[in-house]
Amino acid sequence: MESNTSTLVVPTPSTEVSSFDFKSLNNVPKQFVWSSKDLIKGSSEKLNTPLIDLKAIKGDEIAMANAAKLVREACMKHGFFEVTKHGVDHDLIIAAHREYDSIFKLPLEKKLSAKNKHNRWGYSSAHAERYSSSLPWKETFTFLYHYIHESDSEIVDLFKSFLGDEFEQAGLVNQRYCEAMKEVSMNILELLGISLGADHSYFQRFFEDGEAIMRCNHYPSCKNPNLTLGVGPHCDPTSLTILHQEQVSGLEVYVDGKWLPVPPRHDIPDALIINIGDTFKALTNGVYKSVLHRVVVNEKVNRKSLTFFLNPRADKTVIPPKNLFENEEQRDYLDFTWTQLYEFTQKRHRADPDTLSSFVLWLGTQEPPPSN
Ligand SMILES: C=C1C[C@]23C[C@H]1CC[C@H]2[C@]1(C)CCC[C@@](C)(C(=O)O)[C@H]1[C@@H]3C(=O)O
Ligand SMILES: O=C(O)CCC(=O)C(=O)O
Ligand SMILES: [Fe+2]
Repeated sequence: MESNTSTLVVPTPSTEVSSFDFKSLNNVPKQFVWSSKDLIKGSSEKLNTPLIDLKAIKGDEIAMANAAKLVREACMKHGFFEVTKHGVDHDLIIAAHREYDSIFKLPLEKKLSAKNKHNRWGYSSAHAERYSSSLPWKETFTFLYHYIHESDSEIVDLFKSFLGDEFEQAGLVNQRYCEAMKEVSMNILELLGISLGADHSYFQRFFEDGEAIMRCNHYPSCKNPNLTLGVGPHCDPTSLTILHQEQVSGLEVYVDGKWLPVPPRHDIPDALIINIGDTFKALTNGVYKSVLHRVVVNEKVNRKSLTFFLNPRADKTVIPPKNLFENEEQRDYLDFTWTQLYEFTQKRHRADPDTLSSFVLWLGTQEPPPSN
């Protein structure tokens, strides 16, 4: 997949390099150099994100209402807030990072073999199998987690098939981590429903049969960090992102013309960062923002983040709760499904600042599906 045009993209030409061994790189190859516009220096001012204590608001109507007010304010401005006392065990978070440390330490050849034939799940080195310029300075491990799943060993089986039986424990830890993320997401969806004046359970019901893209991002330290980015400027096309970052800065959000860091909370290392994505923006009929963010890298230390990208069931139509629009004329977006938007980002348009607007334009040119 190459540039962001609405023409069907062709796979990266075989002459291009399709992987990089970061620990052997003593400079920044040209494929990783981003435009000066994308590399504008971040501000020393930090993003002001409300921190919500999910345990304190559970079952307490007044505390829930106050938290909903803080969340509404943040989501109407930049779409980012943080949660603590979320119920995800500290040892599970530590174990997840430890398992990924062992995966990313593997020889590159072994890591590259850990992917399925569609190139979508498993390991990726800088997405070099998909793009040949503006490559992100990161390697990733990604898989799909179904909220409703027949087998409890789905994730374990994936890790064993991709990496071998010795990674059964990594699969178990990730299975438990995704189950914990699902619980957290249900509590956050209730809070978001209340913050939007919708039925408390609207979003919980909308996502109860959803799916999540679980990804660990590993951003190696970089000899010349001012030339490249761990992740380029983008809005998440997904619905809700639940992110745990190590105690290393890197995430920045674009607000009021400035790149504002969202640094790790050294006093609350288990804090989870929540951000609204494009699909949830459409689910709120544009009331909440899906905001541009990026990741900068540094010369000294590696950084990892665990990102859990929640999506509705792939074929479910994205429709806001009734209280957010009075008639069809007040709808900001055409009906669409997550499958349509996801495929758009994978086959036609590399997720960037303009994904949703480009998608809506493209959708308008497509034949409506036959009404069954
Ligand atoms: C649906 C998705 C596509 C990406 C992973 C999830 C949500 C975030 C998207 C992404 C991280 C946005 C920046 C560009 C991207 C290509 C990346 O750097 O990984 C995007 C992901 C992807 O297409 O794999
Ligand atoms: O690693 C981070 O802090 C953010 C990553 C991100 O924005 C993404 O993967 O979409
Ligand atoms: Fe993101």
